[in-house]
Amino acid sequence: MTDSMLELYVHDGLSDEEIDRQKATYGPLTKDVRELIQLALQTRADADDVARAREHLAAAREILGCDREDGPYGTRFNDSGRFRNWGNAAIGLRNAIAPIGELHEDADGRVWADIHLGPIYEGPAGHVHGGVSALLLDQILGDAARLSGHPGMTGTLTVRYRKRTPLGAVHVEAKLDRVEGRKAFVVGHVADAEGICVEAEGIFIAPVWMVEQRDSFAETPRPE
Ligand SMILES: CCCCCCCC(=O)SCCNC(=O)CCNC(=O)[C@H](O)C(C)(C)COP(=O)(O)OP(=O)(O)OC[C@H]1O[C@@H](n2cnc3c(N)ncnc32)[C@H](O)[C@@H]1OP(=O)(O)O
Repeated sequence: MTDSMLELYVHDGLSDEEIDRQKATYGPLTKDVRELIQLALQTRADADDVARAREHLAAAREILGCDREDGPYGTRFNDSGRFRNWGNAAIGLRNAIAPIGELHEDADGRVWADIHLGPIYEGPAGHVHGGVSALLLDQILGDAARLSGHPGMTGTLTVRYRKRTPLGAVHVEAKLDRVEGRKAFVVGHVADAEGICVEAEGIFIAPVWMVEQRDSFAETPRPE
């Protein structure tokens, strides 16, 4: 593992109660900020009202910024094996731009999520940005590899956009296809109510350091 990844893979010794307390404190903040992001796009407030709202936002920034961490969140875990990737751009609990909420895993290894992609994820007019679909697929395919006991870094992600993906409700799912040495091949797709919009194959490669720790990674529960 590169030093920078090792430094951000931290046993922070938090109790389960403290983790729950942090979830209860920061989860709603993330939700508020997510709504603000959409409001910044959609508000019709006039200049005076925008100026007034910005004063409140400045006050909030001052309160939130007076005691803060620097840099990325990384991966944190505790003695009971609860892992937190709360900064993750696709699924992080404290990341207001992360579109994935709850992740599900079926007994047959299929990993899936139902997601609402609002207007802040727009690419072509009224439709999901292709990079956002790739983000969702990278995460879900990676989770399918990890939850099947073959965690790895994305080596290659091949994405085929079969039809446009409308903004709104989408379903994303993935499943391990096969394993060859340190490489896990995973397939998946993004679908709307009419069917598959984007399909993908990912090759997730376990670096040597990850293979050496495979047992502990394989037991990793889904990120909170
Ligand atoms: C726990 C973490 C979960 C994260 C999930 C979220 C998804 C992400 O965003 S991950 C971030 C994006 N990905 C990255 O930044 C990865 C950057 N790349 C790397 O770290 C390395 O190139 C890595 C780990 C992919 C491969 O490195 P390394 O282990 O040295 O590979 P190497 O020994 O050269 O090759 C091993 C095998 O993989 C193959 N291979 C190497 N690179 C690739 C690749 N990019 N694509 C496909 N196959 C590859 C080789 O041909 C070789 O195959 P074989 O065993 O059949 O000969």
